[in-house]
Amino acid sequence: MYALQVKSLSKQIDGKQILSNINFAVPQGEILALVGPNGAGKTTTLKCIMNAVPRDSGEVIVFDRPFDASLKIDIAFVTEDRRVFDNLRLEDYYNMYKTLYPSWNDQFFKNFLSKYGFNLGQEMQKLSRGQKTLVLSILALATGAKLIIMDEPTQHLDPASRYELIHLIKQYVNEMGGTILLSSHEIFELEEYATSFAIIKNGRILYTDTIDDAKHKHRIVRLNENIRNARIVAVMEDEILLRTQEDIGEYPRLNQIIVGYLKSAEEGSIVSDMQVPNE
Ligand SMILES: Nc1ncnc2c1ncn2[C@@H]1O[C@H](COP(=O)(O)OP(=O)(O)OP(=O)(O)O)[C@@H](O)[C@H]1O
Repeated sequence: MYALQVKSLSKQIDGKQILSNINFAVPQGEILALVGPNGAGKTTTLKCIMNAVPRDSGEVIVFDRPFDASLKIDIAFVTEDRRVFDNLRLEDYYNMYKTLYPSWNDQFFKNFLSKYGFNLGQEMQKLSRGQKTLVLSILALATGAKLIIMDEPTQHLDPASRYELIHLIKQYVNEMGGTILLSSHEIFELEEYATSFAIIKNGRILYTDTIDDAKHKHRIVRLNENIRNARIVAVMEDEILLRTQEDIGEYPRLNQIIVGYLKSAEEGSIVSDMQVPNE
């Protein structure tokens, strides 16, 4: 079962096509990472899912139901701007979230406060950008919502906080059966915790899959290696990313797949069908 399905989502802003026919799905109990360069359309996609920005066309299906406001108690959203209300304290946020979300996990939240030395009297707007990111992410995880959407949750975090948040994200999925859609630029660390990914560039999805399946469908070979029955995705320095299940080369790492697809899009051929003849 899918927690979230995004179907044929398109969006124009000021006459410019920002998203074009976006399709991807997040299976329940998994973590899907939306990756892509600055301005690719990650934040706009997440906002369109939550209806924070109205979509021009397409569908958003959450737990088999078309998205509507009544589903908001099942979804927690950490926005990219980390905007907080002026003059509200952490306690006000705590009370607000606790009231809004029926599955609120009080123990989890209180543990976090004591571990990181936060107190409920702190004014949210006076927290640093990293602290806001951490607090808003923890508030989202404490909601117990079935689906959490996080825009760059590890951005601005120090290494220890980043490690801790990734641990808590994994715990939320593995132990509580939650589902997460997040956006990230951290393509080297995603393999640690994401299970699926979607690569977006210029408002288009270039490739989406589970990480395991994507690795099985691709190989990295050296420039001088023979290539058979394979489509070249991209040539990267002295390596080639191939789409093939032939027993050649090595399985790629996730970051190689991501860089390969972004590079191929840059060069104007999403996936080349060219076959390199055997030498
Ligand atoms: N309110 C807006 N008005 C005009 N253009 C916008 C608006 N919001 C987004 N855009 C444009 O839409 C495109 C996608 O932006 P978006 O913020 O979704 O990208 P992103 O992938 O999240 O980027 P980043 O990684 O830098 O956060 C950009 O070209 C951006 O300038």
